[in-house]
Amino acid sequence: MAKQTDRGLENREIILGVLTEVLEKGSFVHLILNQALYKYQYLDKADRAFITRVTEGTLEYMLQIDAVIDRYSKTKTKRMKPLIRSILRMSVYQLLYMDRVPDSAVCNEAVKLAVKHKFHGLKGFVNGVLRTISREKAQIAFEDPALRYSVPAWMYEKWVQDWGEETTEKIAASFLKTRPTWVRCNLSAASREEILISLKQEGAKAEPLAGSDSMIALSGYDYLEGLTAFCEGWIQVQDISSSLVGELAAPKEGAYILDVCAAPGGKSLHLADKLKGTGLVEARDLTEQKTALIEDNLARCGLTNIRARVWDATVPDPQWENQADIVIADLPCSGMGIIGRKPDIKYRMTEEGLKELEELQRRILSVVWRYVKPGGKLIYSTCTINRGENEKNADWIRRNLPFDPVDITKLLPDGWERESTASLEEGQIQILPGIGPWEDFDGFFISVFKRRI
Ligand SMILES: C[S@@+](CC[C@H](N)C(=O)[O-])C[C@H]1O[C@@H](n2cnc3c(N)ncnc32)[C@H](O)[C@@H]1O
Repeated sequence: MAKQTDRGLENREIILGVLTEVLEKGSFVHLILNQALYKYQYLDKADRAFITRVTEGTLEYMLQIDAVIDRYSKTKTKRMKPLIRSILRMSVYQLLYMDRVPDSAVCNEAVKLAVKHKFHGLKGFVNGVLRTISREKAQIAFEDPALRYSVPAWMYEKWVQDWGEETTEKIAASFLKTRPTWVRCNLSAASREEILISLKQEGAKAEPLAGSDSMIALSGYDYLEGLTAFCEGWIQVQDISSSLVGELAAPKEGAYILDVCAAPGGKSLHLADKLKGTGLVEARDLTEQKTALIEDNLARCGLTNIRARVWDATVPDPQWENQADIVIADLPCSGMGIIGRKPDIKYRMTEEGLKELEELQRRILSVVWRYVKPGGKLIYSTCTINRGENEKNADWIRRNLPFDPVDITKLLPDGWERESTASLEEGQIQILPGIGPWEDFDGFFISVFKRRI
């Protein structure tokens, strides 16, 4: 019994450490959480799942959680000591959203954490706020949809302007749902059937996606590095939406492909796999640190027709002019389509940031189009649902560069064409999470162009 209680505190200490890094020091949650899970490999699967859920859940619901704390605490969250604020946030998440942890245990562990970090004087405060919320929680409701789905007000308003109220509510709700991890099979390394067998033998739940030859929904595993299929490079984590770039690029064997913003390499690896050892993919990114992520994936997957290179995409490279059969411009973006996986995006992005990204994308596009050879393809994509980036910049390409849109209607799985808000004949698809066939997918935008001869 004593041992269990100790572990409860240890788990919460790890969560507190991750939240402090993310919320007070600006680190990315997926990186810090992965590092922590790697470091604490010796913990039980259940403990690790608890750490993941509470960390992610606290970030997913943080705006709502803060509103609840502010309702019941005299000291508002903005004025609290950062550590106490994090303890309260992660504890309120457990009180409101995790039935399996008794409220009294949540309150006790929070008090112990505060004491452990030498905040003896705030023991009563932490206990009082949490016990009040535990008592009052059945009464708590949110009229304001932005708060109900824990989205910053300006962002929610922007989505309403872009997509209308009903669709926005579906998008916002879908970001709070648990989704499987989608992985793409490297078919040059193993068949999907072999990979499914390996995953299931190691206890993971693996469901092939109907209508695709390479995608699998993966869940119920402890950590990726513990799976043979991952270590051997047979699978690559990639959302279905993102894998659609490779499908729409449809490279012919022997093609020369330049991916100008490639890290960590999801699309480049997919394209190299499709080339079946022929041709070449050059996968570029801005810094050594970023290309190192691509190199890691290359080493694991063992593909030989791909190389990584540091290059700033805003700087012209005369050597590649008119050389590429396909240029992939999967550009830095506001990331508002992947909030379901990276909830901290909600707190980082600003309205000014959106404008800067729209402009950066145009700056990159105005350089990289020259690498496409006449008759070749330019694919501009983002993992966002912001019309100001996506459709506006695709229209900018059409009006300013020597490219024509490629009709992608026939290239999509059945049913997808009904849901796209962008025009498929104009070479564009906007995937909205939570809508129609895209229930479990990331939000994504892809536009396909062909260079005039
Ligand atoms: C959306 S991510 C790319 C994801 C990648 N295509 C994949 O599928 O794994 C955008 C990338 O652009 C890179 N980036 C940002 N500014 C850049 C620049 N000026 N030149 C090259 N890469 C840049 C970022 O480092 C980031 O890795």
